[in-house]
This record gives sequence, structure tokens and C-alpha cells, in this order.
Amino acid sequence: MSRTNRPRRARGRSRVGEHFEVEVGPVAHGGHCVARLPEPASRVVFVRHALPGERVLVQITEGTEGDGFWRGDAVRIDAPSADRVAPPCPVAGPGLCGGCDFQHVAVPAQRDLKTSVVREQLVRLGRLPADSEVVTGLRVEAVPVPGRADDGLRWRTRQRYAVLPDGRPAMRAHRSHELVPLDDCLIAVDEARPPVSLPEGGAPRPSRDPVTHIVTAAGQVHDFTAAADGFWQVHPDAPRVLVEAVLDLLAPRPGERALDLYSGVGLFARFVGEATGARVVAVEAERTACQHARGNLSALKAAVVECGPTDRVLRTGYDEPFDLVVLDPPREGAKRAVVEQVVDRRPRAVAYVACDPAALGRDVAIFAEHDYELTAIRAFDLFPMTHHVECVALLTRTGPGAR
Ligand SMILES: C[S@@+](CC[C@H](N)C(=O)[O-])C[C@H]1O[C@@H](n2cnc3c(N)ncnc32)[C@H](O)[C@@H]1O
Repeated sequence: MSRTNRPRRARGRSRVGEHFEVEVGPVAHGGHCVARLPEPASRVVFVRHALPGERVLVQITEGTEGDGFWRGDAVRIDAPSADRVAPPCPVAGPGLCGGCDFQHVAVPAQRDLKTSVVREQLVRLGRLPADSEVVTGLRVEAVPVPGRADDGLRWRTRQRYAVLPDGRPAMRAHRSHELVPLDDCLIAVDEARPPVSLPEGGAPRPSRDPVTHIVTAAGQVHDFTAAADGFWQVHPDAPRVLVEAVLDLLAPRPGERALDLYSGVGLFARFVGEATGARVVAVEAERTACQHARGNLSALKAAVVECGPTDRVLRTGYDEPFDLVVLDPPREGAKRAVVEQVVDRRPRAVAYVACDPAALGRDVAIFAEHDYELTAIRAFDLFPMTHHVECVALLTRTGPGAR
């Protein structure tokens, strides 16, 4: 959820529970659409469970007299969009499980919504011209789970459940502590489906024992050890898709030195280092992930794993030039301090892997201040049924000395 979409402070009389008939406007970042309430309420409302162009009855779920905008759920659809479908999940909908935003949307149309959101963030925050090829050419790509139909289901390899007092598994409602019991989670793979009952206090924490992931990408096969509860891409095909996108965009050349920032257990460092045969420095803050990265990268003679926050590691060392950078930060993005440390190393190309298009847009604008231009971007539907989308952006140096 972007910070700008959060109501600042409850002021004045609550309007929660009131109903309004509205025409639904465009999709916005965060899994909802924008609508304007009729007079006299006349307010922007972010509506969940709706689609652009629909006429719906909105029930206000958050909002007071003094708030600049409110939130609401579409609780009755008077004029449905052609893209509306019956949600496959019985606990998707107003007041129910908050995990999925787009169960009511046909899968190809979910990608159209995400395409609009990524484009909007690149224009609004990334300050790219709306008619630039990099914006107009963007399409969120399908990534069906290997061996499955492209139905947007059964892709989450890990899922955490809450537990009701009677032991039934549950998920939280949207922006709420309310628990919604469920028998199944349709986006979870079989191994991540809810158990019949759970001990009080929730699911036992996953073991910290290492697990091995085998990744076949770009004609190579590498295995990666990671903690069972540590970071690993959650969609089964994400490692391959993202590695191939990064390699395709960076086009690494033999001898090029590379930085893999926010490296986790070394996924990108392994493949990029293999392609360059040269120095690769992986930077990761989480200690266990660093230990695994050292093992995973041990076959690369010139690989180094540096454990610490990226900002501090780059502020205090590794100030030599690097040709290539992979950036794969958490949701909040790399932010100014890291972006400026990256451009200081004068890489010819940066592959930015981003799970929040708003953070990506903001950072693209910072790169542009330093003569790094967004020259290509791909976006992947690695989180179907939710509003989330993964992008891989290529930033290349345009100023003097660019190669
Ligand atoms: C989106 S994950 C990417 C991991 C890896 N690139 C992969 O695909 O497997 C982000 C990683 O950044 C790490 N991280 C979070 N904050 C960090 C920071 N300030 N500096 C370095 N690493 C950080 C997390 O522990 C996590 O491993």
C-alpha cells in the first residue's frame, strides 16, 4: 500500500457503513479502483471488489468527515464489467479473506489492470512520458505454473495461516484483525494448503533447516540452499523467469564486474557470475542468507558475499567501478541513498527487480537525475489473483562515457 493512499488521521464523524451508488473509475495501485462519490459526500473513494466502468453500490469501510478520501467495498454490482467472473474462492469478497484482490476478475484482465498500474507509476512517479515506447510497450506477462492451466491458482509455495480458538485455520480480512476461517486457500500449492486444524497460537514456525532449490535457467542448472523460513521466490517458476529476464536485459559480457544487491542466497549472483567469469559481490543483510549465499556461490572463484545493509556496505567499501548491478530490494525499494551509491560506481547497466511499481517509479526518477535512463522493462504476473506484480527494469547510463 503506498503511503499516499493511507488516511492520515481519523477526524470528524465516521462515515463507515454508509452506502453510495457510484460509477467506478480507473484501477489504482493497491488492488482497488478509484471512484468519486456523488454530492453532497463528494469524495474520492478507493473501492475494492470493483472493476473500471462498473456501476456499483459502495459500502464505506474507512473514512471520516475530515478525511480527504475514503475506502469502500463494492457490495452490489448494478452494471458489471465484461471482465467480471464469479470468484473461484468461496472466501473472496467484501469482509472476507483479505489475501486476494482480484478473484472477481478474469485472469487476462487482471494482467491488464496490473499493466495500467505499472504504466501509471512509471509516468506519475518515474516521470516518463506517457507516450514513450518503454511505457506503451509494457504488458504484464503470464507465468503459468509449469504443468497447470493458466487459471491463476495453486502458485503460492508458502502460506501462513492464523488459527481460530477451535483450531480451524484462518486468514485475516483486508486491513483488519478479523479472522476468516477457511478450508482451503486456492492460490496455495498442495504442500502449502491449510491443515485441517492447527495448534493454538498459529501454525508452528517453519523449520530453520536448509532446503535445496534447483533452478534451471538460461541453459544452466544450479542448486541453492536456503533456510526453509528464509527468503526464496514464492512462485515456483519465478527464479527461472527472473534470472532469464535479468540476463537478457543486462547481457553480461565476459570479464564484467558485478554487484548483486539484496542478494538473498545468491540467485542472481550465481547466474551473472557464471556468465561473466569475473568478480561478483553479493550484498545481503540477513545473516543466515549470507551463510547460504557463501555456499551457493563457492563454485565462483571471484565471488564475495558481504553481510550487512546495502546502504552501509556501499558507504563504507566496494567503491571501485562495477559494470553491472542487480538490485532486488524488499517492497520499499532501494531509495535515494542506495541508488546514488549505485550510480557512483558508474555501471553500464542496472537490472532492478521490483515487487512494488510505486517504489520502482520513485527510484527510476532518482536514477534519471544521474543520467541513468529506463531503457527496457518487463513485468510478470507472479502473484495472480492479488494486485502484486514483479517488474525487471533495465537502467542504462546515457551520459558521457556510456558504453
Ligand atoms: C526481494 S528479496 C531478494 C532476494 C534474492 N535476490 C532472490 O531473488 O532470491 C530481498 C532481500 O533483501 C534482503 N534485505 C532486506 N533489507 C536489506 C538491506 N537493507 N540490505 C541488504 N539486504 C536486505 C532480504 O533479507 C532479502 O533476502
